[in-house]
Amino acid sequence: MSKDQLIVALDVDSRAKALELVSELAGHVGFFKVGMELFYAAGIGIVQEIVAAGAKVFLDLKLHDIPNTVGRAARVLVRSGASIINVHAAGGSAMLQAAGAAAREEAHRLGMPAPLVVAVTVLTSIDRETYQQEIGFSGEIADRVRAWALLAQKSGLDGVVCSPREITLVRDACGPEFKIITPGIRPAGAQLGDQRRVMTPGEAIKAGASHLVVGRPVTGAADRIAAIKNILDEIN
Ligand SMILES: O=c1ccn([C@@H]2O[C@H](COP(=O)(O)O)[C@@H](O)[C@H]2O)c(=O)[nH]1
Repeated sequence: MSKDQLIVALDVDSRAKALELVSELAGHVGFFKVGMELFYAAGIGIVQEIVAAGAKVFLDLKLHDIPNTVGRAARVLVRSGASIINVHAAGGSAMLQAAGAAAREEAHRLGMPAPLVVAVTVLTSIDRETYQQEIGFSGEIADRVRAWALLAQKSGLDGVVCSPREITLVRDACGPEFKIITPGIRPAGAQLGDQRRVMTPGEAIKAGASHLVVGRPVTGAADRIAAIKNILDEIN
């Protein structure tokens, strides 16, 4: 497993806390995730700062709006220097295409590498009961994830975010080059919290994940470096 395959989620509410985590963990992990909490607290500048510090950023804002709005927002996010940005698969092909095209065009215009644009499928916090009875979807989560992964691929996107439970079916449906980014990673014995469809880091890599996203099992650990080493040991 390469250093870039493990992405640590910086789910904190200030620039200072985020940069403290980056400087503590940077020697052990090369990729960080900026999600809604940190982005709303610190703005796009935090992405630029982490990139300037030499790390990669997955900017996890899950864009979901009409195609024009998502395309325009994607252009702005590309300017942050993030290596991965994402949109909701539920927005449909026009929205997915708009995001991918805008990201590629803006990166080309700026002479920088285009970020991977990936589609979020069914959140890892959702179980079968919530999916069917509360949200009102029929059928199985696995079938929806497969369908959205194929839609994302057909729309020109680079991959998906899904739970580790769906890695194998997405890999089979979309092939070896398609990126599969999986949160819902829990080392053996770790608390689930709100996650429902989980696997251990070793299981997820074995199943074919491109990247693992891990938050609380690392950032909430008493010894964060040891937590990262344990994850890498389990995988290797
Ligand atoms: O389906 C999804 C999509 C995104 N996430 C994000 O990943 C991390 C997971 O953090 P943990 O602390 O390891 O649970 C978090 O930032 C989520 O917003 C997800 O969990 N599931």
